[in-house]
Amino acid sequence: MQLKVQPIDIKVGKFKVVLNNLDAKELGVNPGDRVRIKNHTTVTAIVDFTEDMISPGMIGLYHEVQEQLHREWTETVEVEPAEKPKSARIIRKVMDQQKLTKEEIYELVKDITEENLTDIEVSAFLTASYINDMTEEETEWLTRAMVDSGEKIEFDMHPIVDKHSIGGVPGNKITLLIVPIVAANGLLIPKTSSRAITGAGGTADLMEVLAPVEFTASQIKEMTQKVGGVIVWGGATNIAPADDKLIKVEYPLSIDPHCQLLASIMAKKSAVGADKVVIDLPMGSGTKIPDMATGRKLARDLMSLGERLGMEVDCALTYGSSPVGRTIGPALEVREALKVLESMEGPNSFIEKSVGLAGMLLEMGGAAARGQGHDLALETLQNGKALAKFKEIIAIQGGDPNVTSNDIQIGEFSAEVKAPSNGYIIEFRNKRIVQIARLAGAPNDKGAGVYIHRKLGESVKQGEPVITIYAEKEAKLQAALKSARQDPPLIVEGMLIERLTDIREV
Ligand SMILES: O=P(O)(O)OC[C@H]1O[C@H](OP(=O)(O)O)[C@H](O)[C@@H]1O
Ligand SMILES: Nc1ccnc(=O)[nH]1
Repeated sequence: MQLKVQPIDIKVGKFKVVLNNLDAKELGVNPGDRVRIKNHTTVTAIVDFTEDMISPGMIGLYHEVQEQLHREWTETVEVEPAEKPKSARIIRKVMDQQKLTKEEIYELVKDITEENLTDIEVSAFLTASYINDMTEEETEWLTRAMVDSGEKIEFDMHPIVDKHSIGGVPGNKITLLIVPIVAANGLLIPKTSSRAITGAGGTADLMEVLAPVEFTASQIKEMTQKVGGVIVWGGATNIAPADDKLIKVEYPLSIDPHCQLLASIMAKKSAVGADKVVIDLPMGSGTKIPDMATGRKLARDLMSLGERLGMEVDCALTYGSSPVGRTIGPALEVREALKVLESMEGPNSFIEKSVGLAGMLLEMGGAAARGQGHDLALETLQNGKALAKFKEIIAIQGGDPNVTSNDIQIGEFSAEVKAPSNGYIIEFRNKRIVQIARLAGAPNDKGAGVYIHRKLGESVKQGEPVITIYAEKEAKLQAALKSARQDPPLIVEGMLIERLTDIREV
């Protein structure tokens, strides 16, 4: 079918076109199907329908397709139905619990990387692999396919050390302390992080409060060689490019399938050439690891995958039943981290966890003797060397190295949630606190989040604040506050959890 081109100057991140319902019917395609668009070059694109945006006889070409065709809008193109990519069938195999071959996994990762799949198809893949986990072998191929589909960094100096958290505990801002501590002791740590996946602020979201986080692989290499470390967003690089495309679909689903978590983390570590890696596995109710047995199994999987990829991996099972420190949300977390770097002022849970993991890396990288890592890490924080190094990192990434904790802008709208009775905090719900922070606008609104006045086991008096919610927009604050009141993120001993009076609301 010949159709007249109507350019739509919007970038949608995929090869996509819009057809009028009538033409689509005649071509026999449905939304999400593919069409081949022929001109001097041929492009296969995902179809969308419209009744009125595009007239019959026309085809709307989004920016990516136009670029690929290099044509003027007045020209016509030949449009014909096309097969779905092979990966659609491969995803079906994952749903049917069939094992994938290495070639199939490489094909799938290629289609994810090249944006040949619809979000529905990617979401089906993630949901299916969440339910039917991949085997160890498949997970290794998934990881290797992710590494091979992007750029790799090769440093001349070794060892390269690295750190990653599997996420799942709110407020886990420890990377902001660990990277400068480790780099201040002469080790190279090219840290790539993702944005929030199941949380309200990933490390990339946090670092962005202080400096740009989008760099190429060669810039990461150069900056790391100059100052010893960086904290950048993995999704902006061409390192393991499929990773961020998967994370974008995981985020709204708030899921992180086991095989994907392994591949996502280990592909990023392998691609930056890491030799020695520490992985933080927060464990406890409301995290990604409900119990010790699951934690040990995941640790084994991470270590074994590391071994096959040529990396030494140590795992730290850490306490995750309640948040790390007292803040959740980018700006609040950055302020808390800067205060510790500036004056050691801050919650012990946060300092101890950071120092413990940094110590492991210092030992693995040979900067500290066995058993001495913790003390060296603590000393590096106390003597200001970590702060000085962090300023160098901020500066090299293009931020203001003179920034202090007092300069960090927190959302101007805030509200306290108060204790309804006297008592101890007997339950802390990680998932609720994340939902509230997200309703308040985090992680996209950097100033949004939650400050926790009372943590698990701490006592509170009736009327005292238990949390303060911060937001950049009044409406978001109200939405978060309403949610916090209806279903509290923490329970005070003896408190009435919910009063039920209307049978229709139960
Ligand atoms: O949103 P959830 O799933 O909690 O966790 C995701 C976070 O965990 C990892 O942290 P880091 O980069 O090792 O500090 C990721 O990079 C990301 O920042
Ligand atoms: N799936 C993931 C969990 C944590 N960090 C990542 O980068 N990826």
